[in-house]
Amino acid sequence: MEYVPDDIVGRDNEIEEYEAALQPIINGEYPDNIFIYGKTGVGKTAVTNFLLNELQASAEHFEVDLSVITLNCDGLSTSYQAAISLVNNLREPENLIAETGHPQSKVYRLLWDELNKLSGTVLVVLDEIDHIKDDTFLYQITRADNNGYIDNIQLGLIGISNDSTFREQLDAKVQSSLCETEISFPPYGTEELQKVLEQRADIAFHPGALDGDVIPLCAALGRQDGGDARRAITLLRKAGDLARTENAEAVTTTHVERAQEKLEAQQSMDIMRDLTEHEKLTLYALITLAAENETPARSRVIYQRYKQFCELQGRDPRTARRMRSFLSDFEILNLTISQMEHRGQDGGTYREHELNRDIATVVDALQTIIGEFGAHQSIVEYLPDSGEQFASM
Ligand SMILES: Nc1ncnc2c1ncn2[C@@H]1O[C@H](COP(=O)(O)OP(=O)(O)OP(=O)(O)O)[C@@H](O)[C@H]1O
Repeated sequence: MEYVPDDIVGRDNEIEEYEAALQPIINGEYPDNIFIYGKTGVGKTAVTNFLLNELQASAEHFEVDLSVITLNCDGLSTSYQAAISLVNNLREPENLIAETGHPQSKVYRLLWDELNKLSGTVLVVLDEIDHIKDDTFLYQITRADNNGYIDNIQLGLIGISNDSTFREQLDAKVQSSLCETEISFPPYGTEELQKVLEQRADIAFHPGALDGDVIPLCAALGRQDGGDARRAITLLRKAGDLARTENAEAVTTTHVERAQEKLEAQQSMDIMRDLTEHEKLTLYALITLAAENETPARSRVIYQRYKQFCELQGRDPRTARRMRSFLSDFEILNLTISQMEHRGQDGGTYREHELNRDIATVVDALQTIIGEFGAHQSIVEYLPDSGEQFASM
């Protein structure tokens, strides 16, 4: 559970739009459905929670009958699971239904029964809504009133997503009803990140514990990394952790720089572990060349090595062209650096690639594929425990 700030800084426009969209509830009118979207860490959930608290306080003040039900859809990949989860969210803990084994029609009947037990305005908040991979649930719930399944309540939906393609993939009818009001949350700028960090620092650090340049640097790096407040907060916290382990008097920009390096290393580790098998094999081919001091290497050379690895294991290699596209993706992901070289007289060009991470880190991330395909002699020294548990190629 993430900390919910009492006060939201740097999101004034979004808050204004959001408040306007929620206003009908306080007027006793039928709520609009609201769709909130923006990249990760831009305050969608924090602002929503903050405004829902405000809304509940206003509802109490103006004696408006309002229930808010929040469902995080992480882990709910089907409509069936989402519907059951919502039913259970509405039921008492001793009355929950099993997560499997019901006919679909029964699940929706139970859902309408539960919703009809409520009165006034019911707001269902679906965070990470894009995790639900089919439309049925959203179709059913956005049509429930028109179809006469609910009669006692005014039902409003808030969907929150960080997947920019989610909305386009929805059935046209679902899209138009879910997205009656859309509010986009852009990435944070440096100034806004600075405000978020200052607010966090007031809570997490003693006065004077941060050198003056620390927050501006975290904000600038956070901006470069996509304007994600979560990441900027993590960077500040990690810099603090480093300073603390060293018993340093204050957190300095050097701590921030080192924390940033660690975060980047962790991030590229996660990226490498998530690559597909043939992407991993391409990277594996490149590290063996790097270990032999043969990099920067031409795509052609990397392809030869990659093909050799595939053939040794009786796998069909991807085409050279496909493998080159892996290499360009690696560059975008910052795992490699590539450069265009010019061939002497004929004026042709070719690309050369080299690693942008140290060999040991990549070997560590690729351990599974190395275990499966065998250890090439060039990288044996980089394997843990001198590679005893790895078969050689
Ligand atoms: N404007 C803000 N003021 C204070 N804290 C903020 C602000 N925006 C974000 N944060 C903090 O940054 C972190 C990430 O924010 P939040 O969870 O709202 O992002 P999100 O857009 O919902 O991201 P995701 O799509 O990954 O769920 C949280 O710890 C939140 O408290």
